[in-house]
Amino acid sequence: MRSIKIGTRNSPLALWQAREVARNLQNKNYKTDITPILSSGDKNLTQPLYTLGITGIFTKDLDIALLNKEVDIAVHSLKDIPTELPENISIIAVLERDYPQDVLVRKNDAATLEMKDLKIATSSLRRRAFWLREFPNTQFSDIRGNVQTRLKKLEENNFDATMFSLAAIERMGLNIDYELLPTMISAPAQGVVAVCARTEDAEIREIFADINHKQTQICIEIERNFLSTLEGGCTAPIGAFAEINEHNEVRFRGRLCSLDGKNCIETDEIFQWNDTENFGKIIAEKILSNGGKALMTEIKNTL
Ligand SMILES: NCc1[nH]cc(CCC(=O)O)c1CC(=O)O
Repeated sequence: MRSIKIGTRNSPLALWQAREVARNLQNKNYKTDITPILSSGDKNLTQPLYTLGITGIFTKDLDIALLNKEVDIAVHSLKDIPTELPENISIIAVLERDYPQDVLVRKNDAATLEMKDLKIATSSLRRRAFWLREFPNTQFSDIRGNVQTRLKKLEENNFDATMFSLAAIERMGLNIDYELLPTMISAPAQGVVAVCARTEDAEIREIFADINHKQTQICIEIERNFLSTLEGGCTAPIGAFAEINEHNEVRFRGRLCSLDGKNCIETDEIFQWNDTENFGKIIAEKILSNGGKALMTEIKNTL
Protein backbone atom coordinates (compact mmCIF):
# COMPACT_ATOMS: atom_id res chain seq x y z
CA MET A 1 0.00 0.00 0.00
CA ARG A 2 1.21 3.49 -0.86
CA SER A 3 1.98 5.98 1.89
CA ILE A 4 -0.84 8.45 2.70
CA LYS A 5 0.39 12.02 2.42
CA ILE A 6 -0.93 14.22 5.24
CA GLY A 7 -0.85 18.01 4.82
CA THR A 8 -0.87 20.22 7.91
CA ARG A 9 0.02 23.69 9.13
CA ASN A 10 3.35 23.68 10.87
CA SER A 11 2.28 24.94 14.32
CA PRO A 12 2.89 22.52 17.19
CA LEU A 13 -0.88 22.06 17.65
CA ALA A 14 -1.47 21.36 13.96
CA LEU A 15 1.40 18.86 13.91
CA TRP A 16 -0.03 17.09 16.96
CA GLN A 17 -3.38 16.80 15.17
CA ALA A 18 -1.73 15.49 12.00
CA ARG A 19 0.14 12.87 14.06
CA GLU A 20 -3.12 11.86 15.72
CA VAL A 21 -4.65 11.18 12.30
CA ALA A 22 -1.44 9.40 11.25
CA ARG A 23 -1.72 7.17 14.32
CA ASN A 24 -5.28 6.22 13.35
CA LEU A 25 -4.04 5.28 9.88
CA GLN A 26 -1.06 3.32 11.19
CA ASN A 27 -3.46 1.33 13.41
CA LYS A 28 -5.06 0.20 10.18
CA ASN A 29 -1.62 -0.64 8.76
CA TYR A 30 -1.29 2.31 6.41
CA LYS A 31 1.98 4.12 5.95
CA THR A 32 1.87 7.88 6.47
CA ASP A 33 3.96 10.84 5.55
CA ILE A 34 3.40 14.31 7.11
CA THR A 35 3.99 17.47 5.01
CA PRO A 36 3.93 20.77 6.96
CA ILE A 37 2.80 23.80 4.92
CA LEU A 38 3.01 27.47 5.97
CA SER A 39 -0.49 29.01 5.88
CA SER A 40 -1.40 32.67 5.24
CA GLY A 41 -2.99 32.77 8.70
CA ASP A 42 0.39 31.98 10.23
CA LYS A 43 2.23 34.62 8.18
CA ASN A 44 0.27 37.63 9.42
CA LEU A 45 0.46 37.45 13.19
CA THR A 46 -0.37 41.02 14.12
CA GLN A 47 -3.89 41.71 12.90
CA PRO A 48 -6.94 40.10 14.45
CA LEU A 49 -8.39 37.50 12.12
CA TYR A 50 -11.72 39.24 11.68
CA THR A 51 -9.93 42.25 10.12
CA LEU A 52 -8.05 40.19 7.53
CA GLY A 53 -11.23 39.71 5.53
CA ILE A 54 -10.30 36.34 4.12
CA THR A 55 -12.26 33.26 5.01
CA GLY A 56 -10.33 30.06 5.35
CA ILE A 57 -7.06 31.88 5.97
CA PHE A 58 -5.70 28.82 7.79
CA THR A 59 -7.04 26.33 5.30
CA LYS A 60 -6.69 27.74 1.79
CA ASP A 61 -2.98 26.97 1.31
CA LEU A 62 -3.70 23.39 2.26
CA ASP A 63 -6.73 23.32 -0.04
CA ILE A 64 -4.38 24.25 -2.89
CA ALA A 65 -1.91 21.53 -1.91
CA LEU A 66 -4.82 19.04 -1.91
CA LEU A 67 -6.13 20.11 -5.31
CA ASN A 68 -2.57 19.99 -6.73
CA LYS A 69 -2.31 16.45 -5.35
CA GLU A 70 0.75 17.35 -3.30
CA VAL A 71 -1.06 15.74 -0.36
CA ASP A 72 -3.88 13.18 -0.05
CA ILE A 73 -5.54 14.71 3.00
CA ALA A 74 -5.34 17.92 5.01
CA VAL A 75 -5.81 17.84 8.79
CA HIS A 76 -7.32 20.88 10.54
CA SER A 77 -8.98 22.06 13.72
CA LEU A 78 -12.54 21.96 12.45
CA LYS A 79 -13.34 25.33 14.00
CA ASP A 80 -10.85 26.90 11.58
CA ILE A 81 -12.59 25.41 8.50
CA PRO A 82 -15.14 27.75 6.86
CA THR A 83 -18.66 26.37 6.54
CA GLU A 84 -18.45 26.90 2.75
CA LEU A 85 -15.81 24.53 1.42
CA PRO A 86 -14.03 25.08 -1.91
CA GLU A 87 -15.34 23.08 -4.83
CA ASN A 88 -13.98 19.52 -4.96
CA ILE A 89 -12.92 19.49 -1.30
CA SER A 90 -14.90 17.66 1.40
CA ILE A 91 -14.61 16.93 5.08
CA ILE A 92 -14.35 13.15 4.95
CA ALA A 93 -13.90 12.36 8.66
CA VAL A 94 -13.78 13.83 12.15
CA LEU A 95 -12.03 12.39 15.19
CA GLU A 96 -13.86 12.05 18.50
CA ARG A 97 -14.19 15.42 20.23
CA ASP A 98 -11.97 15.62 23.29
CA TYR A 99 -12.22 18.94 25.14
CA PRO A 100 -14.75 21.48 23.86
CA GLN A 101 -14.36 24.07 26.64
CA ASP A 102 -12.77 27.51 26.74
CA VAL A 103 -10.42 28.25 29.63
CA LEU A 104 -8.89 31.32 31.22
CA VAL A 105 -5.13 31.43 31.80
CA ARG A 106 -3.77 34.14 34.10
CA LYS A 107 -0.36 35.62 34.52
CA ASN A 108 1.10 34.67 37.93
CA ASP A 109 0.81 38.18 39.30
CA ALA A 110 -2.88 38.30 38.41
CA ALA A 111 -3.68 35.16 40.38
CA THR A 112 -5.76 36.91 43.03
CA LEU A 113 -7.58 39.50 40.90
CA GLU A 114 -11.34 39.23 40.60
CA MET A 115 -12.58 38.14 37.20
CA LYS A 116 -14.33 41.46 36.61
CA ASP A 117 -11.04 43.35 37.08
CA LEU A 118 -8.90 41.34 34.67
CA LYS A 119 -7.43 42.97 31.55
CA ILE A 120 -7.77 40.28 28.92
CA ALA A 121 -5.98 39.59 25.67
CA THR A 122 -8.04 37.81 23.03
CA SER A 123 -8.76 38.52 19.38
CA SER A 124 -11.81 36.29 19.36
CA LEU A 125 -15.05 38.26 18.90
CA ARG A 126 -16.91 35.42 20.54
CA ARG A 127 -14.72 35.29 23.64
CA ARG A 128 -14.85 39.07 24.02
CA ALA A 129 -18.60 39.38 23.67
CA PHE A 130 -19.38 36.40 25.91
CA TRP A 131 -16.99 37.70 28.59
CA LEU A 132 -18.46 41.23 28.34
CA ARG A 133 -21.92 39.74 28.80
CA GLU A 134 -20.83 38.84 32.34
CA PHE A 135 -18.24 41.55 33.01
CA PRO A 136 -19.26 44.58 30.94
CA ASN A 137 -16.38 46.88 31.92
CA THR A 138 -13.53 44.61 30.87
CA GLN A 139 -10.60 46.04 28.87
CA PHE A 140 -9.32 43.92 26.00
CA SER A 141 -6.26 43.82 23.82
CA ASP A 142 -5.56 41.82 20.68
CA ILE A 143 -3.33 38.76 20.72
CA ARG A 144 -2.52 36.46 17.83
CA GLY A 145 -0.33 33.45 17.26
CA ASN A 146 -0.24 29.82 18.24
CA VAL A 147 -0.69 28.64 21.81
CA GLN A 148 3.01 28.89 22.71
CA THR A 149 3.33 32.38 21.19
CA ARG A 150 0.25 33.60 23.04
CA LEU A 151 1.58 32.28 26.36
CA LYS A 152 4.84 34.12 25.75
CA LYS A 153 2.97 37.34 24.88
CA LEU A 154 0.98 36.96 28.09
CA GLU A 155 4.19 36.97 30.13
CA GLU A 156 5.69 39.91 28.24
CA ASN A 157 2.73 42.28 28.06
CA ASN A 158 0.58 44.42 30.21
CA PHE A 159 -2.53 42.29 30.43
CA ASP A 160 -3.59 39.82 33.09
CA ALA A 161 -5.04 36.84 31.29
CA THR A 162 -5.96 35.24 28.01
CA MET A 163 -8.38 32.55 26.87
CA PHE A 164 -7.67 29.29 25.11
CA SER A 165 -9.45 26.23 23.99
CA LEU A 166 -8.79 23.49 26.56
CA ALA A 167 -8.19 21.11 23.65
CA ALA A 168 -5.14 23.13 22.65
CA ILE A 169 -3.67 23.06 26.18
CA GLU A 170 -4.31 19.35 26.66
CA ARG A 171 -2.95 18.38 23.24
CA MET A 172 0.21 20.36 23.87
CA GLY A 173 0.57 18.74 27.31
CA LEU A 174 1.14 22.19 28.83
CA ASN A 175 1.54 22.17 32.55
CA ILE A 176 -0.20 25.46 33.31
CA ASP A 177 -3.01 26.52 35.62
CA TYR A 178 -6.33 27.33 33.98
CA GLU A 179 -9.91 28.02 34.97
CA LEU A 180 -12.81 26.41 33.15
CA LEU A 181 -15.35 28.96 31.94
CA PRO A 182 -18.64 27.11 32.10
CA THR A 183 -20.73 30.12 31.11
CA MET A 184 -19.00 30.44 27.76
CA ILE A 185 -20.39 28.45 24.85
CA SER A 186 -17.59 27.16 22.68
CA ALA A 187 -17.12 27.96 19.02
CA PRO A 188 -18.90 25.67 16.56
CA ALA A 189 -16.83 22.47 16.21
CA GLN A 190 -14.28 23.52 18.84
CA GLY A 191 -12.15 20.60 20.02
CA VAL A 192 -12.69 18.56 16.87
CA VAL A 193 -9.99 17.45 14.44
CA ALA A 194 -11.17 17.14 10.84
CA VAL A 195 -9.77 15.43 7.76
CA CYS A 196 -10.30 17.04 4.34
CA ALA A 197 -9.72 15.36 1.00
CA ARG A 198 -10.51 15.74 -2.68
CA THR A 199 -14.22 14.93 -3.02
CA GLU A 200 -13.54 12.58 -5.93
CA ASP A 201 -10.91 10.51 -4.08
CA ALA A 202 -13.01 7.40 -3.39
CA GLU A 203 -10.05 5.37 -2.17
CA ILE A 204 -9.21 7.88 0.58
CA ARG A 205 -12.89 8.30 1.55
CA GLU A 206 -13.18 4.54 1.94
CA ILE A 207 -10.11 4.40 4.21
CA PHE A 208 -11.56 7.09 6.48
CA ALA A 209 -15.11 5.74 6.60
CA ASP A 210 -14.43 3.82 9.78
CA ILE A 211 -12.00 6.27 11.32
CA ASN A 212 -14.82 8.85 11.31
CA HIS A 213 -16.52 9.28 14.73
CA LYS A 214 -20.24 9.25 13.96
CA GLN A 215 -21.52 10.91 17.17
CA THR A 216 -19.04 13.75 16.82
CA GLN A 217 -20.03 14.14 13.18
CA ILE A 218 -23.71 14.49 14.11
CA CYS A 219 -22.89 17.15 16.69
CA ILE A 220 -20.61 19.21 14.48
CA GLU A 221 -23.03 19.13 11.56
CA ILE A 222 -25.68 20.71 13.78
CA GLU A 223 -23.20 23.30 15.07
CA ARG A 224 -21.91 24.19 11.60
CA ASN A 225 -25.41 24.38 10.09
CA PHE A 226 -26.40 26.68 12.94
CA LEU A 227 -23.34 28.84 12.23
CA SER A 228 -23.75 29.06 8.47
CA THR A 229 -27.46 29.87 8.75
CA LEU A 230 -26.82 32.70 11.22
CA GLU A 231 -23.75 34.22 9.62
CA GLY A 232 -24.34 34.20 5.93
CA GLY A 233 -20.63 34.76 5.39
CA CYS A 234 -19.94 37.39 8.08
CA THR A 235 -18.12 36.75 11.37
CA ALA A 236 -20.00 37.29 14.62
CA PRO A 237 -19.91 36.24 18.29
CA ILE A 238 -21.56 32.85 17.95
CA GLY A 239 -21.31 29.85 20.27
CA ALA A 240 -22.70 26.43 19.42
CA PHE A 241 -22.30 23.17 21.26
CA ALA A 242 -24.13 19.89 20.71
CA GLU A 243 -23.59 16.76 22.78
CA ILE A 244 -25.22 13.37 23.05
CA ASN A 245 -26.62 12.83 26.54
CA GLU A 246 -27.11 9.64 28.56
CA HIS A 247 -30.57 9.08 27.05
CA ASN A 248 -29.01 9.10 23.59
CA GLU A 249 -30.62 12.44 22.80
CA VAL A 250 -28.86 15.47 21.40
CA ARG A 251 -28.65 18.56 23.58
CA PHE A 252 -27.83 21.74 21.70
CA ARG A 253 -26.85 25.08 23.19
CA GLY A 254 -26.38 28.11 20.97
CA ARG A 255 -25.82 31.82 21.51
CA LEU A 256 -25.53 34.94 19.37
CA CYS A 257 -24.40 38.18 21.06
CA SER A 258 -23.86 41.76 20.03
CA LEU A 259 -20.15 42.69 19.99
CA ASP A 260 -20.44 44.38 23.39
CA GLY A 261 -22.20 41.37 24.89
CA LYS A 262 -25.21 43.47 25.96
CA ASN A 263 -27.68 41.83 23.67
CA CYS A 264 -27.66 38.03 23.52
CA ILE A 265 -30.06 35.49 22.10
CA GLU A 266 -29.74 31.95 23.44
CA THR A 267 -31.14 28.53 22.80
CA ASP A 268 -30.97 25.26 24.73
CA GLU A 269 -32.86 22.32 23.23
CA ILE A 270 -33.02 18.55 23.40
CA PHE A 271 -34.13 16.38 20.50
CA GLN A 272 -33.81 12.90 19.04
CA TRP A 273 -30.64 12.30 17.10
CA ASN A 274 -32.26 10.42 14.23
CA ASP A 275 -33.92 13.73 13.51
CA THR A 276 -30.85 15.95 13.19
CA GLU A 277 -30.86 16.65 9.45
CA ASN A 278 -31.94 20.30 9.48
CA PHE A 279 -31.87 20.93 13.19
CA GLY A 280 -29.04 23.50 13.26
CA LYS A 281 -30.68 25.43 10.46
CA ILE A 282 -34.16 25.39 12.04
CA ILE A 283 -32.85 26.63 15.41
CA ALA A 284 -30.79 29.37 13.73
CA GLU A 285 -33.82 30.51 11.71
CA LYS A 286 -35.78 30.78 14.95
CA ILE A 287 -33.04 32.97 16.41
CA LEU A 288 -32.91 35.11 13.26
CA SER A 289 -36.62 35.82 13.47
CA ASN A 290 -36.40 36.52 17.23
CA GLY A 291 -34.15 39.56 16.83
CA GLY A 292 -31.11 37.75 15.47
CA LYS A 293 -31.46 39.29 12.04
CA ALA A 294 -31.23 42.83 13.42
CA LEU A 295 -28.28 41.78 15.61
CA MET A 296 -26.43 40.33 12.62
CA THR A 297 -27.00 43.52 10.62
CA GLU A 298 -25.71 45.65 13.50
CA ILE A 299 -22.59 43.45 13.77
CA LYS A 300 -21.92 43.57 10.03
CA ASN A 301 -22.20 47.36 10.05
CA THR A 302 -19.78 47.69 12.97
CA LEU A 303 -16.97 45.41 11.79
N1 LIG B 1 -8.43 30.09 17.44
C1 LIG B 1 -7.39 29.25 16.91
C2 LIG B 1 -7.59 27.81 17.25
N2 LIG B 1 -8.15 26.96 16.37
C3 LIG B 1 -8.21 25.73 16.97
C4 LIG B 1 -7.70 25.84 18.24
C5 LIG B 1 -7.58 24.75 19.22
C6 LIG B 1 -8.26 23.46 18.87
C7 LIG B 1 -9.74 23.53 19.02
O1 LIG B 1 -10.24 24.21 19.93
O2 LIG B 1 -10.45 22.87 18.24
C8 LIG B 1 -7.29 27.16 18.44
C9 LIG B 1 -6.65 27.70 19.65
C10 LIG B 1 -7.59 28.33 20.63
O3 LIG B 1 -8.77 28.50 20.35
O4 LIG B 1 -7.13 28.71 21.72
